[in-house]
Amino acid sequence: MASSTTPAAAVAAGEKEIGIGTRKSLLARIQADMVQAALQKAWPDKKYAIHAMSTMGDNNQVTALHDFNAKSLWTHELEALLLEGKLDLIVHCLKDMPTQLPPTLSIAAVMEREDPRDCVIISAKYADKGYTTLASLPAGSVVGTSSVRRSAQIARQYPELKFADVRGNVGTRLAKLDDPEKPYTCLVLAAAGLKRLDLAARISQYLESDNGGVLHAVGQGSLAIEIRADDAETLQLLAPLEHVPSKLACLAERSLMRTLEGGCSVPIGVETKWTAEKQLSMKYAVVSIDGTESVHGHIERAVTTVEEADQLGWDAARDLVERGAGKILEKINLNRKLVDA
Ligand SMILES: NCc1[nH]cc(CCC(=O)O)c1CC(=O)O
Repeated sequence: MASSTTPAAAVAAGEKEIGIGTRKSLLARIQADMVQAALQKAWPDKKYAIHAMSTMGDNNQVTALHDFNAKSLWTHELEALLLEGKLDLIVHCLKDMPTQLPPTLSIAAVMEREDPRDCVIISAKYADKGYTTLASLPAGSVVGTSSVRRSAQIARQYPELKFADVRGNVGTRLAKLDDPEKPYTCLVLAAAGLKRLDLAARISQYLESDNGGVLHAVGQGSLAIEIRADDAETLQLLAPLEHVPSKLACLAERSLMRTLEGGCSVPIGVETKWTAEKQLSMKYAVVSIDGTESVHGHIERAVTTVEEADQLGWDAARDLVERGAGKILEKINLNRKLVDA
């Protein structure tokens, strides 16, 4: 475990540092720095220390991911340290968190959401030829993604495209994209990660319901801060970091996911937007792996409370199931692989 700051003076003075846990990737470090900066702004007199550690998911790039519970892969070791009191909070991409936490842990704050969309990055070779969008790519072009949600939705719109797995953190994936030995024509990644890494210049298309027909992952673009459920002190420290519209939109998305999944992650696409003050619009879709079958829906209504956000997600799940999503999900569960890498 490496500490980025060693505020020796504070330790000498007997003042307790607030331990911020994160993963070791550059993106994870940047996100932890953002949280530390926000805390420092809210509570300038407190001392903070970031502890970055590699997780089972980072260490194991080879083993088939369906052998693990895909979500807890990224969180297990950090949560153990949190529960032991060696950390006070963990910074997560909300997208990577399971929809149900153990009763000893809780999400203390959801911060203001970065761009939730997926986006297309074209390999240097194809970018030079002027290709910018999925629609423009020649038949047989290879989209690098390990996410069933992404490949299924893209296959539905662009059946002539092919797909290849690509693993590793964002930097590793971009290096593979530009490696002439590798097959990728483009990658599809979360815009949020690229923007935080200051790599937005590489984005050539933002995918949306009306641009490429791709809905984003549940929670994508949001940072969530996890604490011990009984830690009232840290909960209070994090209150200024909470962004209520982001939290409510993400809770609605996670309620949809939780209602549908029955313990497993399922490839659901969503697109939530605040259309007017306190009006939440949510589009949602479940698509079969090969893109040939899909069920889509849309709900828009006033949401001002956590209960209303949960209810919206629950109603969206019921709508999907009533219109046949269960049959698609059953087939996916028989052929399970990583849903959102
Ligand atoms: N599965 C990895 C992961 N988890 C969160 C993000 C993006 C950042 C975010 O959603 O906040 C990414 C990378 C990606 O999907 O491109």
